[in-house]
Amino acid sequence: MTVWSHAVVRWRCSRVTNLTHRGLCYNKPSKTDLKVPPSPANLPAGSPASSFKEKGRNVQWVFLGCPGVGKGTYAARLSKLLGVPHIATGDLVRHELSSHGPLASQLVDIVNQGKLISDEIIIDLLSKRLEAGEAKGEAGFILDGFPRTIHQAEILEGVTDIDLVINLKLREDALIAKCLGRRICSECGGNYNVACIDIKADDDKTRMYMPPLLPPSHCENKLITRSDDTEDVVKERLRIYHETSRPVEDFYRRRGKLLEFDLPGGIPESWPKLLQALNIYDDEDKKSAAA
Ligand SMILES: Nc1ncnc2c1ncn2[C@@H]1O[C@H](COP(=O)(O)OP(=O)(O)O)[C@@H](O)[C@H]1O
Repeated sequence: MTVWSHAVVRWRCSRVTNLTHRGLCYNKPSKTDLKVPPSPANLPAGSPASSFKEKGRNVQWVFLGCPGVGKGTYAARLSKLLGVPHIATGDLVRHELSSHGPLASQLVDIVNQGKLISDEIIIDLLSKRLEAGEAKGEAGFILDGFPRTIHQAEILEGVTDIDLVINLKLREDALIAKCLGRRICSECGGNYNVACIDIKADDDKTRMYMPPLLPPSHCENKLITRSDDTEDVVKERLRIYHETSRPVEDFYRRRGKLLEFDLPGGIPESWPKLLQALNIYDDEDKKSAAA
């Protein structure tokens, strides 16, 4: 069993014996447990991303943020740039639902109501995904949508080190508009957004402009909407986020690992600014800008 499944087993035992998992001792993976991949050359010393070089392993980052803020969009881009897997627990849940896995009937109503899946089930799904990745030689990760409760954050802290937690932030009216405009290609799984968000500046907020992220022509007539992207469910997910996941931000703030990032606009404006905040440069952007 890998360190993840050890953690899940121990956590299950603690649930049975009513021990808080704080009282549990976890086998923290020694650094030799983590594969030492070639580090990306474009990470200047001193950047949060370069911290892993000293630790001799790939980055282990977390993306936090409200529903629809764009965790998946930016985590996927950074995953490609840094050569680490992007692991989104929401995608693991949707895969369980679409593949009619053993848990699907138990999960479908929870997801459609915008509620959180139990810590135990989500840790199980994540543990299986990480074990599968380890078997394929994956090293490092960018977690998207996990942890989402203090329990989850403590379990994660008990089994491995998290180098950096990026907390994406966006004003709530823009979040709701983004969720309602979100579309997914039913064939390739591509994420798009048909909303054109243009919120004029008011006394304490600058103008927020996010153009639509439209699909290529071959996806146009295959777009679907997530069942949990209706206005009522989005508002419930936001309520749950503030109630249950906001404390996770404080959990990492207290540990000096939280990087808060307010999205200034759409991807073209936000991506370079996020890289700047991470002190990373993207060769591809330089080449495309120079072209
Ligand atoms: N870490 C988690 N803990 C509990 N439930 C989760 C977790 N991650 C995802 N889920 C479930 O999957 C659904 C979709 O997650 P996600 O795609 O991350 O949505 P969001 O856009 O709200 O962040 C959530 O509403 C929740 O039901």
